Amino acid sequence: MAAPHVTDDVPHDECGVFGIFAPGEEVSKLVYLGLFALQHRGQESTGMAVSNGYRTMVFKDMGLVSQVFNESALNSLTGYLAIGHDRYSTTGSSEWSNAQPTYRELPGDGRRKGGLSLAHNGNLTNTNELSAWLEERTGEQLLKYEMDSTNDTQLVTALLASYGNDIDAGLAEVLPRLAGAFSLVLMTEKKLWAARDRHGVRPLVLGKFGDGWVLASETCALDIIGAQFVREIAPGEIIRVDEDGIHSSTFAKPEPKGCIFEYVYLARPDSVIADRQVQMVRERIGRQLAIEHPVDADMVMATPASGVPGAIGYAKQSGIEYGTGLVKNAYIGRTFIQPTQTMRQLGIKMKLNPIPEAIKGKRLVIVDDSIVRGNTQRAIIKMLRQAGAKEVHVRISSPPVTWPCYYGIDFSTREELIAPDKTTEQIAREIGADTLGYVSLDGMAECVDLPKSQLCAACFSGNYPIQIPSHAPRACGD
Ligand SMILES: O=P(O)(O)OC[C@H]1O[C@H](OP(=O)(O)OP(=O)(O)O)[C@H](O)[C@@H]1O
Ligand SMILES: NC(=O)CC[C@H](N)C(=O)O
Ligand code: SF4
Ligand SMILES: [Mg+2]
Repeated sequence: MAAPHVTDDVPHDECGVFGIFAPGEEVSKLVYLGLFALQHRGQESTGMAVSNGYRTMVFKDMGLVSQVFNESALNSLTGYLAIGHDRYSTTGSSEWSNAQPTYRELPGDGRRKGGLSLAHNGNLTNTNELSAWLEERTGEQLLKYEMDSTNDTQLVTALLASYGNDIDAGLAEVLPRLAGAFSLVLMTEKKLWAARDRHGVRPLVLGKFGDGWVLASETCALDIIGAQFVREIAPGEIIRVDEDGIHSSTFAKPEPKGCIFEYVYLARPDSVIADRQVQMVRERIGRQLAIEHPVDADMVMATPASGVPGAIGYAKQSGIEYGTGLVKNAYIGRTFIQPTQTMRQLGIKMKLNPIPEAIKGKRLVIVDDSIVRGNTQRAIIKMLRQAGAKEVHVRISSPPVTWPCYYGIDFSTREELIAPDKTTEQIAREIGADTLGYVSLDGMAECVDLPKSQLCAACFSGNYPIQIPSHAPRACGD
C-alpha cells in the first residue's frame, strides 16, 4: 500500500533521481514525468517527496511509476519543491521499507518540525564504518548489524539528520566520509540540494525550468519536461537551491572515474553524458566490434532494446544488411535489473519473440551490449535456432564481465557471472553460439573517447578505482 507521510507543522524550513525547485508551479506531475523518463534506471519501487514550503509529503510504493502514481495521488501531492526516485536495489532488499525517497524528521525549533527527504543513485562501500559512526554520534543502530544488510541510503539520511536543521554542515562533514558512489538529491521544506561523489561514478545533471531549477540522473528527464540542460554536477560538488538562488560548493577534490557501463547499457541512448551522446557512443562501439570480430553472414540483428545501436554500428561497418529478427513486447521493461534470477529469466520469455520468416536459413550476427549472467543470450540463441537460423554469431559491445560491481549495479558476486575463468570458446558453447566475439576494453574505451584514467571499468578489468567493501574479492595481483 502506498504510504503518504505528512509532516504537518508550519514553517520550517542507479536508480534514477530527480529534483525540482520551481516556485509558483505545482511540480508533482513534472516529477512523475521525470521519473517516467528515468524508469530504465530502476523498476522495483518509486516515490517522491513534495513540499509546499511548510510541510513535506512522501509517497512511495513498490512497482513502476505508472503503477504507483495516479491522477488523484499526484493532485494531492501539492507543492513547488520535490525530489523523486526510481529504485534498482543494490544494498538492502527490494521492499517497501527500502524504497526512496527516505525521510527523517529533523529536530526543528519548538513546534516547527521539519523533515529531510533524500534520494540516492549509487552504492556505498563503507556501510560498516558508517553504521559505527552513526552509533557513535547518536547511539542509534539503524538495522540489526550484519554485513551488507544495512541500506546505504538510510544510513546517509540518518547521518545527515543527526546534524539537525544545519544540512549544509551535515553535508560538509558526512559527504567526505562516504566511500563508493553517490549521486544524491535531498530536500527540506524550503531547500533543495544535490551532491555527486568525487569520482562522478553515476551521472547527475542540472537544468533550468523557467525561473526554477531541475536536477536529474540523465538529460532525457530534462527533455521530457522541457527544461534546458545547464551543466553536469561536478564530481565532489554540492549544489543548494533556495529562494536566494543557486549556490555551489566543493566537498572533495574531483578525481573522475565515470562508470563506462552507463555508456554501454545503463543510460538511455538519447541522454548525453560528459558531452557524449550515448546512442553515438554505442554505434561507434558496434563499428569497432565489426573491425575486431568480422564474420561472413547474411544479416546483422540486434538484441532489443539496448543492443540496437551497437547492431546498427556493426552493420554499417561490415556492410552486412541490418534486419529485425526479434520483436520486443513494448509493454515490458528491462530484465537484467529485475531483483531475482527467476524474474529475469521469465522476463526474457515475455519480452522477446523471433520472426521466423526473417531469420530462417540465414547466417545471423546477433549483437548485444553485454553478457552478464548469460540469461539473455542463452534464451535468444535457443529461440533463433528453433526458428530456423542456420548459424548464430554473437557479437558483444563490451568485454566479458568478470568482476562484481560495488558502485550501483547489482552483480555483487563472481559466481553469478557467466564469464569468469572461462575462455570465449567455452562461453560460446555454454550459450549455444557458433562463434562469439567481445569488443576489447581498449576498443570500447576509445569509442567513449575519454581518458581511461577517468573511467571505471572494474567489472571488466578487476581494477577497482574506488574503495570496495572489506569482504569483497579482489582481482589477482591486487
Ligand atoms: O547476460 P544477462 O545477464 O542476460 O544480462 C545482459 C542483458 O541484460 C540487458 O538487457 P535488459 O533486458 O535488461 O534491457 P534492455 O531491454 O535495455 O536491453 C543487456 O542489454 C543484455 O541484453
Ligand atoms: N541502484 C542504485 O542506485 C541503488 C541505490 C541504493 N544503493 C539502494 O540500494 O537503494
Ligand atoms: S564496476 Fe562496472 S558497472 Fe560498476 S561502476 Fe565500474 S564500470 Fe560501472
Ligand atoms: Mg538487453
